[in-house]
Amino acid sequence: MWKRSPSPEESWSDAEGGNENGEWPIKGVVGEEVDPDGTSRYEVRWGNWSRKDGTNTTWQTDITDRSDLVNSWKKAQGHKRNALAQDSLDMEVSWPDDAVHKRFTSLRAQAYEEKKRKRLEKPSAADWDKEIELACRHADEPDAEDGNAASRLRVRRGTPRSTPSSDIPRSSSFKHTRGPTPSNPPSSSKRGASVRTSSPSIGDGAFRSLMFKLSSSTVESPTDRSRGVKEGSKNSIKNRPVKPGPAGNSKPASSAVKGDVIFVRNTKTLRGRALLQSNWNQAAHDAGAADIRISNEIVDGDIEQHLHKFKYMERSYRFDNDGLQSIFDVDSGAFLSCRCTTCQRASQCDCQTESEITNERGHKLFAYYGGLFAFCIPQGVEVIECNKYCSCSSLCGNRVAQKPRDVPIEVFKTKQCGWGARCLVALPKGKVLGIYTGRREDVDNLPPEHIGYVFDLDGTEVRGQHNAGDKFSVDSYDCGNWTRFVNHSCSPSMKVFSVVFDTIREVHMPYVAFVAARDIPAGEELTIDYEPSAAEEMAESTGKQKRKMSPTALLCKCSSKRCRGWIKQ
Ligand SMILES: C[S@@+](CC[C@H](N)C(=O)[O-])C[C@H]1O[C@@H](n2cnc3c(N)ncnc32)[C@H](O)[C@@H]1O
Repeated sequence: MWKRSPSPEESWSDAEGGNENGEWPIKGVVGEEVDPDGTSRYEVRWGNWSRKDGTNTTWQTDITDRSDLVNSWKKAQGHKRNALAQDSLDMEVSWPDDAVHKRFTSLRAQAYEEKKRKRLEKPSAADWDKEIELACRHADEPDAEDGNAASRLRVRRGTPRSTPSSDIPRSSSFKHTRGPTPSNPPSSSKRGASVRTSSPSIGDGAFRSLMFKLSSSTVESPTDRSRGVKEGSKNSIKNRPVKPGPAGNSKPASSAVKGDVIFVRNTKTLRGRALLQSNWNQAAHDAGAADIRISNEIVDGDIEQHLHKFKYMERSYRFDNDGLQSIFDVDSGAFLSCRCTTCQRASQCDCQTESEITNERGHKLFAYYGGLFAFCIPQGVEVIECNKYCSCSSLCGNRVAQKPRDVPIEVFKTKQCGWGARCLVALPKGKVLGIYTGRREDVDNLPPEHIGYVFDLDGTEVRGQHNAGDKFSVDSYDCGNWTRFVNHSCSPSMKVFSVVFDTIREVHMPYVAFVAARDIPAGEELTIDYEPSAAEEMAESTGKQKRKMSPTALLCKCSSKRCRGWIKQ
């Protein structure tokens, strides 16, 4: 039985969406239909139109949320164009807000519970500890570029074959092949690959030639891998039937067959910093990202013991709590997805229907222009990028932070602040450089040494103080990427913003993205302000009020002219 929605509370003009001016030129009516099993279905009827053949038609759609409503409205508009006459224009319109949203939320909650239950039944994979053990084996030894010859073999097949994988000798790094990590869906790694070819500006040509001069000779680049180039050799071995042998032995193994492309890396045994760099590079390349380098020009010991245990994760998170992981994995139905071919204008992209950020003329604002962050979104407001359910391609202007890093980064030893990070090429203002990764968790009860490495989710670093709303944070003390080495400066070169692309906003687990706040010359240290609110307070203060120093404050060594003297710790 279809019931017209009782007591209209909200009119279309208040609802989000509609045309560019926020208007709803075709009016509709929302009603409720109760199925025989007692469940409610919501439906919108957009009015009746007379067809050319004299018959009448009604455009009506089931709705579960506002995105359905917007899509339905668009279809109704097309319907109107194809009809001769239209009546029922004066129908009262309402949105049974609470009811629809309650139903939507409860369905989603049910799905989460189900997923959580399933995950908790499975044992969690803790096998990367074995890798730590391997990496630590040489941790105390000095860097050694020579030693026993060891070979790494990588076999890539054109078509899947049934050869048992145990036939092929593998080092521990084979666990991290180019497949997606659990939190990176397969589509995202695919997207990454196509993005690479499509954004030559900074990422590919110029930078790659530079990188090969800078990189350790043991690093295999994704470009070379895809070309089938053997490291250290000028000859391509693509499609040449080379048979692999066990590590450290040039004798061919029996499992390789004609047509296999085999990459033989006759590298020397790596130790210390070189080993760490090689492992990090492997992880970065596997995520489709550019090189990562580690350098220490300050002779002050080399790599600290705990860094050898650091797991480099360019774009993925670690979830120790399976419940949290299941919250992050949102069901497809909960995503707002667009039907654009390229999302050039926020006002036309369905993903932006929830955006409340408008300019003085009331037009919705877009976070990015020309692939760069436009700094028009207020601090703390999340950017919603297109997601895997959107119809637009990887070239879409609303896919920026989700693309793999295409500039080389060096983690280097600073004079004053331990390790820091810098980019080896010049960066334009607005260049998005990466996302803060690590362990997603509830920050309570963290060991004290972790505190300096925790970001809360509104993009403000947590330094020993947690608000009730900061439930989930990212801790990068023992896993994460280069952003974990970014030091504080009172005149920072980067800013952070929150961005969502592989989950929904309601989950409250956005990524924290790092963006160049101004043009940055190659080699300048990349820094952020750990406490941007203090900078704002300082700018607003008359100079008479003294900033109250936190008891756990850390002496700031940023050497900026505008240094505030200390950082909250
Ligand atoms: C996110 S970590 C940055 C990486 C760190 N330098 C390292 O070697 O691991 C934050 C820590 O770096 C140090 N640090 C960062 N910026 C600093 C600054 N401007 N002055 C003093 N210490 C700083 C502090 O010890 C802080 O807790």
